[in-house]
Amino acid sequence: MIRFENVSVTYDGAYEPAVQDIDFTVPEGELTLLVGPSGTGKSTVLGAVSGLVPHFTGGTLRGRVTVAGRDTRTHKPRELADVVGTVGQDPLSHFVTDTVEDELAYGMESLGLAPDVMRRRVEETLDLLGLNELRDRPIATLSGGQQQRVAIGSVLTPHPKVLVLDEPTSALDPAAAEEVLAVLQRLVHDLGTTVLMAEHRLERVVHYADRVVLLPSSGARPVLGTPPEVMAVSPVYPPVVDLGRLAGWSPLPLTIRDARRSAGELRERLADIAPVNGRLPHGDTSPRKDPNPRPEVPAPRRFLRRRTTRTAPDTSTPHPAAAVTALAVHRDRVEALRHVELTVTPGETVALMGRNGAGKSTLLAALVGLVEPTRGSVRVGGAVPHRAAPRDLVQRVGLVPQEPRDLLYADTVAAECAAADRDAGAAEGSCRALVSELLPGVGDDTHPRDLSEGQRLALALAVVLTARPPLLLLDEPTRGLDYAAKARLVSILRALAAEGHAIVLATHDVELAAEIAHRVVVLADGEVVADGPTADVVVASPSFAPQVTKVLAPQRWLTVSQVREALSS
Ligand SMILES: Nc1ncnc2c1ncn2[C@@H]1O[C@H](COP(=O)(O)OP(=O)(O)OP(=O)(O)O)[C@@H](O)[C@H]1O
Ligand SMILES: Nc1ncnc2c1ncn2[C@@H]1O[C@H](COP(=O)(O)OP(=O)(O)OP(=O)(O)O)[C@@H](O)[C@H]1O
Repeated sequence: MIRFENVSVTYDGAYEPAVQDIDFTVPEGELTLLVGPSGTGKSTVLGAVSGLVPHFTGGTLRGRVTVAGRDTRTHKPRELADVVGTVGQDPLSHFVTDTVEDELAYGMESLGLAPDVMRRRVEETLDLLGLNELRDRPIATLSGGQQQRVAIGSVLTPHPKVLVLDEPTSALDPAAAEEVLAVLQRLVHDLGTTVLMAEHRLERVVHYADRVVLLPSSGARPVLGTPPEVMAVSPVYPPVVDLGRLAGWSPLPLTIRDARRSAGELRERLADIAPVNGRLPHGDTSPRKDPNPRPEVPAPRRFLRRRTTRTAPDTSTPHPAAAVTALAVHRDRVEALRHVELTVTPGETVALMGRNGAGKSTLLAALVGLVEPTRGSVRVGGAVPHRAAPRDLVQRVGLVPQEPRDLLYADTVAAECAAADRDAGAAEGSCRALVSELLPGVGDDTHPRDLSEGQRLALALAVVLTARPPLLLLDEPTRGLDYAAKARLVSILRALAAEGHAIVLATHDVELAAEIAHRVVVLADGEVVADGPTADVVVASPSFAPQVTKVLAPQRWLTVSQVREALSS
């Protein structure tokens, strides 16, 4: 259905091709996963299928890409629209209409489908993706995950034969991601739809794939195979594979179920050194052995125990890094937050979790003064963010927004970094060094617009980290980042926390939360419904438990690095 014949793409002004020697076929009715480190050309390959590369991006495509027999170099994206549906990494830039319902209908209207067919499919898709309540909402007022669901819905309604999806679950909460992937699998199995999908969070997707195409490094020839074949050699792999490699399991497990079948012996080895209840991730000094483990509390009770399990504030400092009291925020007619209480102390890392639209970004926006409380109060280092002068506020708090583009203004990476150094009063080269530390290979002269998703996020993170604000806010800080870059980000954030910076991150990445957060706060419908040490909150939740926790339950391990450390000590 999709065929790449010896394809290379060189962007204008680039010295090297972004991808080369791409030669593979995606058969009809299969789900093929495209994986590889950040910036190795996954979006470029996807763009070549939908025709966006090179028609919209510029650059030179050599070789041949055909979709359902049509050459994408001689057919413009418009002429492929009846066959290919595309969801890009930035849905907002692709929306054409203003409201959810109109957007779902737009693709069908362009293809001239009958009104009754359009009506039926819009209703079906609203149900399928849980969008019914949002049907009349202006798209611009939706949360990031709600927008991503609309973007996916809008390409499903015309029933294309081929779906090309670039990180389609990156903004989705874990349950929504599973729902969307189940829908895609049904289309593949029942309708013979062909899906080519790039994704970094392999723990979510790898077991859905029929085949995997790995781009191991920039310009390298792709490696093709079944998921187990490719995972055995891939530089990017999910925690369950990491655990399997560590324990020497063969065949390597791809699912929790497979891993649990092999995990008996590992559980025995770990039994004597099982982490204590509520043990903090990496860097914690709490004792390893717990001679009297606390009896397991049934999940619902533990969930409600939030007020008693909270970390005690650091009373040695005059102000907490952030203090939120009885906060309510209304956005248009939506009550985005209500009765929110939150105190963050210096040196603490808090993960905000919760389903799409729960209010996480709104809470971060309130902490940085972008939205005003309707009721209640917000203090950051003693200041009231929405009333503070910008110059004063940047000394106290920095936000990496969900869309890193919103933070980047300059024409080149070098200029962006120079401005960040100047604004922060940091030594020349500080920001640039952080970019390279997070993600090697980002060119100085590249326009931020032309960076890959992960590269752009690395730049935005570096810009904010350069200022080293006492309170650091990160909204979904791992979109587009490969596992190695994520691990480097974790080290940087841990070092900042150890120096007393407070960090609040809104994330759906349960693996990241398990790795770094001292505390998890779960929001639902604008309210805090759980607040406690990471292990207590995530172990209790089937949605937020990381893979290692699920594999090694009832022991309370969170990450592969914890297990590795325990085995080597
Ligand atoms: N329009 C463009 N103009 C110039 N260079 C580009 C353009 N788009 C991408 N690139 C470069 O091509 C390389 C591959 O980018 P691409 O977005 O395909 O990577 P990716 O594997 O999808 O990355 P990520 O995992 O971060 O999304 C990167 O070095 C990027 O800077
Ligand atoms: N500008 C706005 N106008 C009206 N409603 C808004 C606006 N921005 C967000 N909302 C609504 O407020 C609620 C909370 O949105 P928010 O972006 O804080 O959620 P979130 O937890 O960050 O979601 P996600 O995980 O999808 O990013 C949602 O119902 C959203 O639709």
